[in-house]
Amino acid sequence: MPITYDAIVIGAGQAGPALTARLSAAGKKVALVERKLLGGTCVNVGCTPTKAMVASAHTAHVARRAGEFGVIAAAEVSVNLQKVIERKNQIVANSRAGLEKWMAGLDNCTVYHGHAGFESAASVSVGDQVLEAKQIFLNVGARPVTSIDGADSVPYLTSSTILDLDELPDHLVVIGGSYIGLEFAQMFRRFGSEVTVVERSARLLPHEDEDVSAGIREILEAEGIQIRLEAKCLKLTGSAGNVGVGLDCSHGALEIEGSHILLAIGRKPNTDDLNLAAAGIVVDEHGYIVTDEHLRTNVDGIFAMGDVNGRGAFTHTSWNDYEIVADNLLDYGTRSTKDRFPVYALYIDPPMAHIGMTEAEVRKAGRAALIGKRPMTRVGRAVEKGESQGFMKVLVDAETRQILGATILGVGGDEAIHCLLTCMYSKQPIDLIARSVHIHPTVSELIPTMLQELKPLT
Ligand SMILES: Cc1cc2nc3c(=O)[nH]c(=O)nc-3n(C[C@H](O)[C@H](O)[C@H](O)COP(=O)(O)OP(=O)(O)OC[C@H]3O[C@@H](n4cnc5c(N)ncnc54)[C@H](O)[C@@H]3O)c2cc1C
Ligand SMILES: NC(=O)c1ccc[n+]([C@@H]2O[C@H](COP(=O)([O-])OP(=O)(O)OC[C@H]3O[C@@H](n4cnc5c(N)ncnc54)[C@H](O)[C@@H]3O)[C@@H](O)[C@H]2O)c1
Repeated sequence: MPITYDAIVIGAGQAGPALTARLSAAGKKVALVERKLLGGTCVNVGCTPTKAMVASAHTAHVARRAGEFGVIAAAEVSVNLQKVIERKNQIVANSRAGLEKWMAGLDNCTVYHGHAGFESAASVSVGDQVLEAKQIFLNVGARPVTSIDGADSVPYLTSSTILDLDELPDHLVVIGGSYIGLEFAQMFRRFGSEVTVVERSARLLPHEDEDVSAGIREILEAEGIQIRLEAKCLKLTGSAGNVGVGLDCSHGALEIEGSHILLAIGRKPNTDDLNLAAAGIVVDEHGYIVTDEHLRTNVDGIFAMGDVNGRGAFTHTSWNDYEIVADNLLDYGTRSTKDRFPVYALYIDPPMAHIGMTEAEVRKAGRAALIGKRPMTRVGRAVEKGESQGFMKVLVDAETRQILGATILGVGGDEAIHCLLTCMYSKQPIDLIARSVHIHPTVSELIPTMLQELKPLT
């Protein structure tokens, strides 16, 4: 006999638990189904563990530079990877425990631990139980892509398995020069590994502006990271402890040898094992569930939130998806994905934060625009901290004087960019920031100065 609920939430990532709590508070009987760990990617194998380990890597880097600041460090700096991982595990465990306690305390909510698959548009099976509901919310996330020549016989790491290494790689070969690859590349270089990044595009982070890619390359190469671009026809070779990567299509092509390989070549949605056909849910050519701007799928009563709908691959976009669904269903509001624009940060050190359009996108759109750019060497706070790599850049609509996009590659950029972000959301002209007094000495205080020196984008 099926067990009947008002709502079933599949996947306990960023959106699922929060929506479960809202539904429960609204008096609904809810089932939350999770096949692995509450908290999903971000809490267990994504943002939280990586940013905890980035903090360890930053500490090692600062300790190595101690002499530059007049501080005498007694011995050569080295990293105890096991301690780094223990610290990371503790932070992750605390975060997950908080979530588990929250879900366990909800009224009318049952948490099922198991894999859910559709039986029909109104029912799912979990093990040998069948649950039915008029509303079903999918928050099943994504997983690493591992399809590359040789991956069936050569050992490799993913963004999940690298988090639990018990010894430092002698030479880590990172395949993919984007968000995941670059954060791990710098982290392991700072832990003490030799690191090579292999990217098939002509530059790192191919979706960012060319000056951003170049700035990031400079930062990474200055720390001794080797970078190989335009690496086509990759093939993994070798065996555990002695792995290689063939780099181009011609016979006898160059190889890179290393002790470990990290595959960071993208992620794919967890939709292939949901039996979506039984519910008639439509996916696109990459397997992402197709939704409208209110996150409704083509099937009445079924919604998809987070990475699985292909409308963002970030914790904040998944959380915003939850807010949109809750607003429309429970508060009778009108929030939609149309209200948001791209915002994200890459957590190398210094970080790169971006909002809105890139310079290349503004140029392509043919908009009359103004541009402002300032190197971090002309940001007093960055110089005083001894962290003056990078730059800040803003694109402004020439007519409305509203911000079209901005990037800060530099110390504190992930925080400082939020004043530009708020100005964009409030659709205010940049004069609002340009004329407001900022606190000295901060990275943010140079944003008004940059805005006062805009030039036409030619
Ligand atoms: C290494 C790494 C670092 C990252 N760093 C950042 C960062 O700094 N900032 C940022 O914004 N984003 C970051 N991200 C991305 C971020 O983690 C995700 O965008 C975020 O977790 C949103 O995920 P989600 O809510 O869509 O689902 P997820 O968190 O992926 O959760 C989906 C859950 O569904 C479960 N599930 C799947 N299928 C089923 C099924 N059939 N039945 C039951 N359960 C199922 C899974 O087990 C999982 O727990 C990072 C990702 C990675 C991999
Ligand atoms: N700081 C953050 O917010 C953060 C951090 C990590 C991950 N994430 C999320 O995770 C998602 C996935 O990240 P990702 O870096 O794995 O994927 P990605 O899709 O951003 O980048 C994959 C990279 O691998 C390259 N590539 C693909 N196939 C290749 C091949 N065969 N050989 C060589 N290079 C190849 C691509 O050109 C690309 O540069 C991101 O889109 C992001 O949303 C976010």
